[in-house]
Amino acid sequence: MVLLAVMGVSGSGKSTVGSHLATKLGWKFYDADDYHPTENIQKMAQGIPLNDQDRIPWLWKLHNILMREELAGQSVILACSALKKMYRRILVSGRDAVNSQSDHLEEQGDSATGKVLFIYLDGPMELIASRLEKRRGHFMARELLQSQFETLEPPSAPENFITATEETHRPKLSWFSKQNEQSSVLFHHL
Ligand SMILES: Nc1ncnc2c1ncn2[C@@H]1O[C@H](COP(=O)(O)OP(=O)(O)O)[C@@H](O)[C@H]1O
Ligand SMILES: O=C(O)[C@H](O)[C@@H](O)[C@H](O)[C@H](O)COP(=O)(O)O
Repeated sequence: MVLLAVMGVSGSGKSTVGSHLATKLGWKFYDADDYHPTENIQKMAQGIPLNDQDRIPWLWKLHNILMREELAGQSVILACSALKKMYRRILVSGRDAVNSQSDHLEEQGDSATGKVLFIYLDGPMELIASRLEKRRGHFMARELLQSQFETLEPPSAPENFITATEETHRPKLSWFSKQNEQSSVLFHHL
């Protein structure tokens, strides 16, 4: 059973890569965009970046979904921006991530952080902007890309993550947090 979160800025390819992987692996797929309250969607559509207050309840909801699937023994892929380290902590640990001292969870080591494997879709702003230019019928205002990059805290050790770097249109996996069976399977499909 694997809990996987495909993360990155708007337009980095989370929905595309996440749903592709889920189909290939036969796992359940969730798109975090579908769980934003209307107020968040309206803000983003107006070109107003979300703040922590907007995102935290949304991340709690997503954490609950991941935990429900974990209990059911179901492998899942979640496409979710998860831009800040704190947001990723919430996905992994729910309310504990907000309530406890920020360093406390890290001291707990892998038991908490290892629950969810993040695939970070990294790519240059120009490439992502050019894709958003072409994307139609999506609520996200394109001018928010700048603030998405400003908010982004790329994952770093001891977080449990893989980076897929897009220098070209072909994703390249550049770093494995854990060289194990799961990452080999993912590498094969990306
Ligand atoms: N690897 C890729 N190569 C080319 N285009 C891509 C790639 N990944 C995504 N796209 C296109 O870029 C746009 C944004 O992708 P999307 O999956 O919606 O990103 P996100 O979910 O991160 O916002 C879509 O129009 C999608 O078709
Ligand atoms: O945290 C956020 O600011 C949002 O979640 C944002 O990062 C996300 O990307 C939007 O939901 C837009 O949807 P797309 O990612 O599909 O553009």
